[in-house]
Amino acid sequence: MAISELDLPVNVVAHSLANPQLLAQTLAEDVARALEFAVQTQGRASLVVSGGRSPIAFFEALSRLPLDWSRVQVSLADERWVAPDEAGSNEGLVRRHLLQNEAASARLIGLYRAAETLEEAARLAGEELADLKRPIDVLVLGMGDDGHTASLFPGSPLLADALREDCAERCLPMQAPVEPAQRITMTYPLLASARLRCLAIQGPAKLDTLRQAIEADPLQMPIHAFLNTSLEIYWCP
Ligand SMILES: O=C1O[C@H](COP(=O)(O)O)[C@@H](O)[C@H](O)[C@H]1O
Repeated sequence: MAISELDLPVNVVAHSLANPQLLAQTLAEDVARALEFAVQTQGRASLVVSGGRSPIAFFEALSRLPLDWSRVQVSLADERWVAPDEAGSNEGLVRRHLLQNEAASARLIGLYRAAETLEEAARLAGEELADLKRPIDVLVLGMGDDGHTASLFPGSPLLADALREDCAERCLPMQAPVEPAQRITMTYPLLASARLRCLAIQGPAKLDTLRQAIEADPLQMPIHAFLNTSLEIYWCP
């Protein structure tokens, strides 16, 4: 199956790339162009990225593109509640692969906070995000094989709150079905407020997940919520 065979909503634009390298480079160039526009017109820019296994090639391609990175804030759509130097940290991934080369001077606003409880850590992360330039200029989402995006996981106790259009919190605590299970996610209204919303996915399994998500309930497949917004999907086999 190819992405062109999916019956995507009209507000969704699909970019089909031949391989992972082309996906990473094309997405990086499109993201850098949008950040450059924000820096030129507003003096600064904000970029929110996802973690997981998929975005490394994209981070490395983006880190090599020329831009006034000192005017760019980088934050995370979600975080695993582990310290940045521990395995599985999305902040650690961004530090190692994106905040390098040309992008070394970008400012990272991470979501990890040491606290007594996950709930308190999420509250503190939300406070820190008061500094994030909003609306977010560019959001790059990933998607799990179960249809989760950011750390909006099906079955997580606060998922319905996090997906509410009028959710007042910037971040909420979430529970993932896999380790590290304790997560902090940006909530739907903050994520969806981004001027440019991108979703990067690779391979037939994720394409099939996307196909199922088109008709799904967002509580079962949270990525569905973003298919109702204007969204640029970057896919390769
Ligand atoms: O747990 C997470 O999963 C999704 C998808 O990750 P991937 O490993 O399949 O690329 C990711 O977008 C999210 O940021 C991450 O915390």
